[in-house]
Amino acid sequence: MSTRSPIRVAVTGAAGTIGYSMLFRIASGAMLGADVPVRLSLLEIPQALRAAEGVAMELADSAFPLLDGVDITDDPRLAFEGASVALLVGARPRAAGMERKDLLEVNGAIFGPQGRAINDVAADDVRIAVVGNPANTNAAIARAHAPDVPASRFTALTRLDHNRALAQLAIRAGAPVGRVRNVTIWGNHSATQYPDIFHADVAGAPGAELARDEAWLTEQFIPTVAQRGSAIIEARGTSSAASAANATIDHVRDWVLGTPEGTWTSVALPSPGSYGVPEGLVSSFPVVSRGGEWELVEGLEHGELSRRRIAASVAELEEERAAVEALGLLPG
Ligand SMILES: NC(=O)c1ccc[n+]([C@@H]2O[C@H](COP(=O)([O-])OP(=O)(O)OC[C@H]3O[C@@H](n4cnc5c(N)ncnc54)[C@H](O)[C@@H]3O)[C@@H](O)[C@H]2O)c1
Ligand SMILES: O=C(O)C[C@H](O)C(=O)O
Repeated sequence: MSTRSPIRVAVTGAAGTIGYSMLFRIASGAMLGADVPVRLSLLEIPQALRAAEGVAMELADSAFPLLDGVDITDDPRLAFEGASVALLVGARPRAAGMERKDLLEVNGAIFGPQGRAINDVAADDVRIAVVGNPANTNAAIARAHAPDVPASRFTALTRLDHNRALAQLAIRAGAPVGRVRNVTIWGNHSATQYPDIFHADVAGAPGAELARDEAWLTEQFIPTVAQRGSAIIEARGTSSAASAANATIDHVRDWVLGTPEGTWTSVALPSPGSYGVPEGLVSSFPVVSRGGEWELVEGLEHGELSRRRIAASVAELEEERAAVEALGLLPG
């Protein structure tokens, strides 16, 4: 049995599909480490509290040695009290034919009050990962309501896109996915995202070499990665869940425990102004994690195609920011 104090992990939308795929792995130690006890705090809307109780019963029945306990509430201020990790999943998923930004108004309203509650009651070391769509802009909304929390603690998930890009490159190279590294997702978690292979290592070959086949790059690889969420909705009838839960666990694990040497990953975070992305816009970048902090990989050079695609996704993020301002979702 571990003698460490439990880490409090808050999960919103805990009775939803992603929540169900995620909680058992968090409780098993897959996210924070095999010797780190966790206390789970489940936030749900009142109508879903009974379902959350059912999930808590199953968590108990799993007899996880690292699980210190489970609390359930519909009050964000109770849910985030003392939380060191806050996974903001609870939001409506899109249906077929919708873009993620069609969810801005309905979901955006969730993230201001949650940001405020995190600001007021979470632990000093709180790390936030926003999964609910449109994830980048929801993270920006939450962050804007949490002036006392360092901006760098607010992130949005682009790890799922990153993992999708690794998988597609492995298929292309006929190599195991473990031999592909250093792709980057730039911009928004949306159809405009730019999965960049120019600096990747694909089973020992430079990604730039694969990119010479521009027809494959622009007509197959990029759209396959960027449209994968829609392809899954079309095939499953509902949006990705287990792979999203898995990516969230990868995101937090790397943030807390560090990225493997020589490898970077992709995270959407408030831009410090790097790579021409306006300061504060929550945009995806290449990052490594050291000592529990994300550090941007600086100095990557971009050709014309990359510059154009990053600019297009950043322009979409600016439009989303203008839309949430117009909806009154940012503090005055
Ligand atoms: N960023 C990504 O890579 C990624 C990947 C997959 C899905 N998503 C998004 O994640 C979100 C959740 O997806 P899902 O499949 O779990 O949906 P779901 O409908 O199965 O579950 C959502 C849950 O959130 C709860 N909820 C709604 N409003 C809430 C609030 N204010 N506070 C707490 N809980 C609330 C609902 O009651 C429900 O149980 C969606 O917005 C989806 O689009 C993002
Ligand atoms: O595509 C969606 O709406 C769900 C999620 O963002 C995904 O990328 O699978």
